Amino acid sequence: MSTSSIRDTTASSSSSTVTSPYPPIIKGASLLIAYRLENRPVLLIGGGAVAAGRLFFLLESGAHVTLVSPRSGLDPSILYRIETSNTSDITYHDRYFLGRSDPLNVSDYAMVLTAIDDNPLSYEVYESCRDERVTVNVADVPPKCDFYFGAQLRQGPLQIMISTGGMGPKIGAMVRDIVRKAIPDNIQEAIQGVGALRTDLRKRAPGVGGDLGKKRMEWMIGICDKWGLGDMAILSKDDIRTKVLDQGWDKGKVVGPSDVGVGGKPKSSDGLVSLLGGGQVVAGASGLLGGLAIGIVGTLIYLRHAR
Ligand SMILES: C[C@@]1(CC(=O)O)c2cc3[nH]c(cc4nc(cc5[nH]c(cc(n2)[C@H]1CCC(=O)O)[C@@](C)(CC(=O)O)[C@@H]5CCC(=O)O)C(CC(=O)O)=C4CCC(=O)O)c(CCC(=O)O)c3CC(=O)O
Ligand SMILES: NC(=O)C1=CN([C@@H]2O[C@H](COP(=O)(O)OP(=O)(O)OC[C@H]3O[C@@H](n4cnc5c(N)ncnc54)[C@H](O)[C@@H]3O)[C@@H](O)[C@H]2O)C=CC1
Repeated sequence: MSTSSIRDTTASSSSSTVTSPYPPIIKGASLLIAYRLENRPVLLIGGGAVAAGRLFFLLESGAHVTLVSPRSGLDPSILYRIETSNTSDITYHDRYFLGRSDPLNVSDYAMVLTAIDDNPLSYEVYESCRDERVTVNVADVPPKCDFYFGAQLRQGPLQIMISTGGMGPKIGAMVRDIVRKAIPDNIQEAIQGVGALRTDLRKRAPGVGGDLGKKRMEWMIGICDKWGLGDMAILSKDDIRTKVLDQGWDKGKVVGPSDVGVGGKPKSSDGLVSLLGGGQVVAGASGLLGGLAIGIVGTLIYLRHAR
């Protein structure tokens, strides 16, 4: 991965006077990762607007959510989810959470989230999670968060999260709206096309790692560059993928759309890339501003502290 693909060069050059082939380490960032929560138990405390956002994203990630909040204060979308979701997806307790004396124990959960209007209780939950080494987000106390949520955007398999490191969450949402407009319409199909090609390729050239793994990766990189986001959706078609593998992989060549008789759209490295300043869209960070980070790919967690 090149230096410029990791971090915006304007941001890094201003904070380092030493010339180095490697990016300088600028601390204060969070670790942007795509956290997998499928079938894992998560405790969500609170039932207002903030909890409603949390619940939506947790359900999309496939977590089993235990929600504790009195029915009287529930956001309408939460009521709707409780009534319509599978009982294994949401276990609902119509009551206040009692902190350390609560019958539910934070140590039984992979993650705990509080979104309550009770600051002292939020601290208590945080402390008990710390004691039990359970990852926690406390919506009203950023310094007590192991991770932050961010402004999110999801189009099928594409997932984007934007954070300002806690400084200006509304700005994150505004940047998200700019990014949304810059994403090509057929991005979902493009990802699905490439995903299908990767699967077919692995059937044709199975195995993990080694020289074959390197060869597969180099070939896939060449294919992505050659097809561009504008044409990749065509790879969803079975017959096209077969041609690409027969005429390309099997013969040690990187073939483009015209080689297999399709395409025609101008190759687009797309608006998103130009928006970000040139070829820097990766599952990582792009320091447009001091605290701004954009993570592309997976499920929304932004880890604050290593233990
Ligand atoms: C640290 C963090 C912890 C966390 O929640 O994980 C946090 C903390 C706090 N937010 C507060 C307020 C607001 N938050 C929003 C909106 C969002 N807040 C989100 C994330 C985060 N908020 C994390 C940092 C993210 C980052 O680094 O960028 C978003 C991105 C994602 C989400 O929450 O799902 C979501 C937009 C999603 C979308 O629109 O899609 C708005 C605007 C609005 O509601 O329209 C306001 C009012 C305007 C304002 O205050 O700026 C307050 C109360 C401050 C006070 O009392 O004055 C605190 C506590 C504090 O700062 O002390
Ligand atoms: N991180 C973020 O994005 C934002 C965070 N906040 C902060 O997050 C907190 C929650 O915000 P909102 O959802 O807007 O608040 P809200 O007041 O709409 O909802 C609070 C919810 O918590 C429930 N609750 C209170 N005590 C409880 C307890 N002991 N156990 C279980 N449930 C309990 C209430 O019944 C209600 O459903 C606030 O402290 C606010 O300052 C606010 C806006 C954005």
